[in-house]
Formats: sequence, structure tokens, C-alpha cells
Amino acid sequence: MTKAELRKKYKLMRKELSQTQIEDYSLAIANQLLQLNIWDWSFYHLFLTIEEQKEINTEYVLNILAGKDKNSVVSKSNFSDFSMTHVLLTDATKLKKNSYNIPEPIDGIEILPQQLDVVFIPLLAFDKTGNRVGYGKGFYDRFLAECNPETLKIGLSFFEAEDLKIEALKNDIKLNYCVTPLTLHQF
Ligand SMILES: Nc1nc2c(c(=O)[nH]1)N(C=O)[C@@H](CNc1ccc(C(=O)N[C@@H](CCC(=O)O)C(=O)O)cc1)CN2
Ligand SMILES: Nc1ncnc2c1ncn2[C@@H]1O[C@H](COP(=O)(O)OP(=O)(O)OP(=O)(O)O)[C@@H](O)[C@H]1O
Repeated sequence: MTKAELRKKYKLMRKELSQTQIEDYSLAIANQLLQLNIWDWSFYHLFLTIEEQKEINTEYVLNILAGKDKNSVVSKSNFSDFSMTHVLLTDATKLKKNSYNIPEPIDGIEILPQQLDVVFIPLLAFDKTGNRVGYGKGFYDRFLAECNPETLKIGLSFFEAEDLKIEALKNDIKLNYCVTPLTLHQF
């Protein structure tokens, strides 16, 4: 299957999820994350949920980060060049949905990609070797290319790994881990 076909398939699968499933699976993913040995770092980048797209509710992960006194970092997306800028999320951060329904910080202290230790990545699909499929605009491909090679890249997914190998394009950067409600995948 091509990336485009996988995108279509997984978007449909997400559409089928009930609100209860979304909450249960999102909580299960957060609990699985606690099993990983990733909690001794400082800067953790997380995406803020597009509820309208039935994405994973990342509030549970944000709560873990707050409980562990970690720095949480969130992004603003620029759809003219598919770039992202990143700011520290604090109690004072005001969020506003952009035209794609992505909650974004209005302003805040800028954090550079090179400062990030861990990046949690929204996925549509992934395979057993750590290739991933996102929305296809290359936001994360560009962003991950700016991070340190050592930055941990952790996909979060409601669904298990795709059996077929996903075609990797030249700019694709692989995941180190992928976490689903049932499984911790390490690549
Ligand atoms: N929560 C979250 N934030 C994120 C991402 C993500 O996947 N999830 N991104 C990961 O790359 C970037 C934003 N990427 C996006 C790329 C395309 C569309 C988009 O075209 N949306 C259309 C229709 C989507 C559809 O096909 O159903 C729209 O809203 O009209 C939205 C976000 C950065 N921030
Ligand atoms: N570093 C980069 N510089 C310029 N263009 C890039 C870069 N990385 C990726 N792209 C482009 O962005 C698009 C990403 O397509 P791809 O099918 O890999 O998306 P994806 O796997 O769904 O990823 P994403 O979640 O990042 O959107 C491709 O057209 C690719 O050429």
C-alpha cells in the first residue's frame, strides 16, 4: 500500500472510534509510556490534540509531564512553508485553535529543536521497522531533521503496526519507539 492509501485507511479507522474508545485508548497509551525508560530527560515535545480529527487525547501525557516536573514544549504550525516553531507550555500559556483545529500557544518562550530530548509524534500509521505515515505535508519530517540525531522519537498510535513495510521516502526519519494502547514497540 502507498502512503496515500494508508492515510485513507487509517483516517477511516479513526473515524469509527467512539468518544469512550478515544479516552480509554489515550489513557492506556499514557500508561504504557510510563513503562519506557525515557523520564530522566528535561525537554519533552508533545502535539496538542485535534479533537475534530479524533486524534489521541494528549492531556494524559501532559499530566505525566507536569507531575514529573518536566518542560513541556508545544508548536505553532506555519502552513505556508510547513514549518513549526516551538514554545514552552506553562500554566500561563494561552491556547487558540488555528484554522486546522490545532490548539496552539499564542506566544511564549521559544525552544529550539536542538534543545528537545524527546518528541512524541502523531501518526496515522507505522510499520514494524519504525517507518511512519503522517498527514503528508512533511511538518514532522522537517522538524525532526532539525532535532539532534539522539533526540528520542516516539510515535503514539491508537492502532497496531501495519504488517506491510511502509515505503520510506528520502526525508523520512524513523521512530525509536511507538506506543499503542496494548504494545510498546522498540525499533
Ligand atoms: N495535533 C497535531 N498537531 C500537528 C500535526 C498533527 O498531525 N497533529 N501535524 C503533523 O503533521 C502538523 C500539522 N499537520 C497537518 C497537516 C494537514 C492538515 C490538513 O490538511 N487538514 C485538513 C483535512 C485533514 C483530512 O485530510 O481529513 C483540514 O483540517 O481541513 C492538518 C494538519 C503539526 N501539528
Ligand atoms: N526536510 C525536508 N525539506 C523539504 N521537504 C521535505 C522535507 N522532509 C519532507 N519533505 C517533503 O514533505 C512531504 C512529506 O511527505 P511524506 O509522505 O513523507 O509525509 P508523512 O510521512 O505523512 O510525514 P509528515 O507527518 O511529516 O507529514 C514530501 O513531499 C517531502 O518531499
